[in-house]
Amino acid sequence: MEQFKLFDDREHLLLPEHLMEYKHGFFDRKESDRYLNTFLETITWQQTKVMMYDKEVLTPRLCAWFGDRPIRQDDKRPPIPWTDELWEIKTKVEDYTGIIFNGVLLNYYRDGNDSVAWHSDKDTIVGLKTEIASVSFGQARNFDFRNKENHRQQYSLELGNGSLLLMKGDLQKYWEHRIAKSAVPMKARINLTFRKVL
Ligand SMILES: O=C(O)CCC(=O)C(=O)O
Ligand SMILES: [Fe+2]
Repeated sequence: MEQFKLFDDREHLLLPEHLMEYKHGFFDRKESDRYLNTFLETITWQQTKVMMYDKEVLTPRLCAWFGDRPIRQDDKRPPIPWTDELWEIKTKVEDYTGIIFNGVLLNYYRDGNDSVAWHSDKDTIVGLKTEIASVSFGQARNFDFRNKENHRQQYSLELGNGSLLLMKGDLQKYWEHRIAKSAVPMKARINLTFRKVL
C-alpha cells in the first residue's frame, strides 16, 4: 500500500506502516455511493445504550453487527448473516490484505454530531495482534489517534469515501482512536470494521 503523510500543528510524519496502511479510493466513487445508499436504506440500525458516569446514555451513532458469530462471547443475540454487499466487500478486502475476517461492525454517523469517543479495539484472539480492516463510505471524517501514554502525541487522518484503512500490529495496544464531533455540518458516513472474533 502507498505511504502518505499525516499532519498536526507542529510536525508531520510518515504513517507508521507497521501499524496502519491507508488506501485512498479502494472503491471507486460510483461503487462507494451505491454501497452507502444501499446500507442507508436496508440495514436495521441499532442505537445501543452505554453507562456514562452512572447514567445510561445512547451512543452518538447507529450500529449493526454481521458475521459468523456474536460480536462478544456474552452477547446472546444471534449474529445477522452476511448480506450480498457485505460479502462482496469482505471478499475484496480479504483478497487485497490477505487476511480472513469473520465479522463486521457497521457504524453510521448521521451528521457532525455523531461520533465515537477515544477507545482502542480489544484483542479478540488471544496471542494474536489485532488486525482490523476499516472501510468508509460517504462523508470524509477525521480519524484521530493518540498515544495512550502521551496524549500530546496525536495525529489525524482523513478517511475518504471508498477508502480502506488497515489497523494492525501494536496499534490497539499503544494507541487509542476516535471520530470527533464536528462543528462543520457533515453528511452521512458509514464505516465498516472487519474483524476476527472468537
Ligand atoms: O468510524 C470509524 O472510522 C471508526 C470506528 C471504530 O473505531 C470502531 O468501530 O471501533
Ligand atoms: Fe475502534
